[in-house]
Amino acid sequence: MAKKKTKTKSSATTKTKKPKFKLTSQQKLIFGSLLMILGILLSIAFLSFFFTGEADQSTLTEIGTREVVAENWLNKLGAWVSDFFIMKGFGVASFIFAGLVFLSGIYVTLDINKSKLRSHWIWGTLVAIWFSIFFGFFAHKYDALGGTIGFEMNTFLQDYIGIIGTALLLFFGLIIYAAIKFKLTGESIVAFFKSAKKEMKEDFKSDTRTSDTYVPFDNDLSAEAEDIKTAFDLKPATPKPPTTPVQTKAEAPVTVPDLDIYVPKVRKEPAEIEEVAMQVEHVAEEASESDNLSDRLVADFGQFDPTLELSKYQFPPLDLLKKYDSEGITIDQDELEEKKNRIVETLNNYNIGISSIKATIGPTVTLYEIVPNAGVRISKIKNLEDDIALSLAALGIRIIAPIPGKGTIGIEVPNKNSTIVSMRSVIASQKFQKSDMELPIAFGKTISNETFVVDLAKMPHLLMAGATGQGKSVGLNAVLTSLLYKKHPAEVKFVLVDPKKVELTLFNKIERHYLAKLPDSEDAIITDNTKVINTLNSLCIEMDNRYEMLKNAMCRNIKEYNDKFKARKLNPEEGHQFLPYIVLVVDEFADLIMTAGKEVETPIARLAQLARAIGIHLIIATQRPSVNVITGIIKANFPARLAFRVTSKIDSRTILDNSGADQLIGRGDMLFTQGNELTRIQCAFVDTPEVELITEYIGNQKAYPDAYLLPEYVGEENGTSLDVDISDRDKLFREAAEVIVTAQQGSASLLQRKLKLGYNRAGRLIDQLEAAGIVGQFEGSKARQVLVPDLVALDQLLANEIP
Ligand SMILES: Nc1ncnc2c1ncn2[C@@H]1O[C@H](COP(=O)(O)OP(=O)(O)OP(=O)(O)O)[C@@H](O)[C@H]1O
Repeated sequence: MAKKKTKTKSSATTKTKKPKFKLTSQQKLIFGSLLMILGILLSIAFLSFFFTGEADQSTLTEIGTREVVAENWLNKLGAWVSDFFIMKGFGVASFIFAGLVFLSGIYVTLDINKSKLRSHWIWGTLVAIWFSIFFGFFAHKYDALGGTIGFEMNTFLQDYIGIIGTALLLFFGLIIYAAIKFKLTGESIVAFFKSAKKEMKEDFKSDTRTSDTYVPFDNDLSAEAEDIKTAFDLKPATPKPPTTPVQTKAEAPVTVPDLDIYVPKVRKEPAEIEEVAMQVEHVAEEASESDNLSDRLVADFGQFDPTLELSKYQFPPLDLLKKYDSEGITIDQDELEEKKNRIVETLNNYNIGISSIKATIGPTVTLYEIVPNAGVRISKIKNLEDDIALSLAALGIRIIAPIPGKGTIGIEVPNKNSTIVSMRSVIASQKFQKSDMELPIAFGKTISNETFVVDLAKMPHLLMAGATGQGKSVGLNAVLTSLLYKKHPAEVKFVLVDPKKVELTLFNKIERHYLAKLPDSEDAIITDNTKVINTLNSLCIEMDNRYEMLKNAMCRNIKEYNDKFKARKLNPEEGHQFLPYIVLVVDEFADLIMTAGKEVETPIARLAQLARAIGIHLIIATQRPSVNVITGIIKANFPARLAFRVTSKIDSRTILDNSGADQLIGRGDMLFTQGNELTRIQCAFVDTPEVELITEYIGNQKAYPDAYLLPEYVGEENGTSLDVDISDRDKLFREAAEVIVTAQQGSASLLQRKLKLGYNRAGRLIDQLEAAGIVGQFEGSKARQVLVPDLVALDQLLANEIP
């Protein structure tokens, strides 16, 4: 069954990609010239037919015999083909087909728009049929003119509509052709005749006029006939008219009628311009000019496909996710009625009348929407939260007063029997499957039982908080599972930080598919807090690099950049590459802040502020949403927050800027906000065995040679300032040296633990110990070698040092 599903899934994914049959430029040249030659050969054979056709009649039946020689210029094959096309086919009109084949060759060679070629073929065939029917009239004299088709069709038509009908039908065909091909209209025909008539008239006039009397006036006035006319109209006594008779006295009376002839000539002009405007047509040709390198590359190789390296990768099938018995909402009418009565009663006790009440049943809670009587203060109801909880004997009552955009007051009451929202149901939902989001996440179901899908790329970072055991880890798994079901390994990479060491280990199996890591680290999942700093700083470098790439490509965000890269507009030789999204997941952020403090806060804040455009998104989870963990700067950059149940109202305010998370009922019940209103969601449940199956399924498939490598970050641990002055040594230098020598292990984290130091100070101490020759050089992920065997030797070494 599982296999079956896999197949359907894969076929679904392949279906979306259209199979492309594309010729390379060389193949186009070869195929195109073949067609051109074929066109020429056909023309030669057809032409030859008119001279040799009769003589070749006898050879047609013996085409298979080698000895027989035909007279056609292309011998037997030419004789046969031309007989087939001309005698048995369309007659003289067969030349059109030879021309079309030749034209097709040109189109293929030069890669010109194929739709035009199609139209040439359609029109060419119609014209050939028209001509063969037309020549069919003369079949009794020259049967080769119209061919068998022309003759048969002509006689067929004549049998039904007679010779006149057939001729008119052909004429009608001619009109259709002219109307469509040459955009002929009734007006244009009339205009044509009018202008022809006009010209004839004018020619006639100019011929009758004596040229020497007319020319001087024409020269004077033709430049601006209109101006002159108005000048005459407005000022008949202007000095001009008297001057004309002075110049040419005899001709003066002729001028007035002449002007009248000119005016309509000027008016005629727009009608002529209209006719010309009909012919604007060949603009499409310009496309070949913009035929730049990227277009040609796309035409030859198609768009760049980032998934090509793992083209056989199969997305995990739905069957790997479990179905639960307690899925699906059951309506307990008695429970609903009872709770409604209690709410109405309690409110009545406080003199709050209700005009209507409505219930919406969700997976874990039911929302009762009430409309209070006029004049009731909303704050009064809000204050009754605890009283209603008491009367319903239920935990986790939440009052939303008023429900934004609805004009009602909501009271959320937990159901007696909550239903599990399975990961399977949300992943299978159309909303998720059909979403075209960049990084879709199916969190679970809302109170109205709708699947809740959001785009991580739009959030752009997510802060998660919740007391222990309330469903944080399940929530994180739901996020990662959603992405695994929707994104190809080439499109997204995870950086996982898991100080608890057990929550995210399952994802180790997909290291070479989906994880990113530092070049020198062995494990992709970071469990050591000290390494987090390097990773975060490395991500900052990656961010800066990506910004540089975006700048060079003149793109504003990763989507534009990747689209441009796919369209082959960016040259990989100039350092451009397809950029996958990077999702950084940090579990137990509080623990990280405790051990590394400012050192992690700064890169996290930088990433949170700047990384959205270049596709690095942060998901940070913490048990303790106190203000020293979720500082102002972090809060400001995480508009999307997700709260599972927390223990106090203060915690709820810290995470959501609102109370409510303390009223949740746990087990995946959560509140989500993206900066505006809160949405109550039941988180989808994905159990560890399910995650294991998914990661195993992916892990067993062909992978990249290594995890996605982040840029190298040379941290302070690598000790660059070795010439540390003895007088500048840390106060704890000697103690540190003793710790290292006793443990025979040169690591900064050991010093951190034993001497309760911050990471920076421990790193500096290690540098000083290296300078003093107590520990060896930095060796990547391995601890440094200790060069002093015991405390006695250490004493000696330090005593011999020159102050
Ligand atoms: N969405 C859910 N639906 C049903 N049950 C859930 C859901 N989420 C969590 N649970 C239940 O709550 C238990 C604890 O969840 P989870 O391990 O995610 O808590 P947590 O907040 O990560 O705790 P910790 O911080 O201690 O790791 C789960 O084992 C499961 O039984």
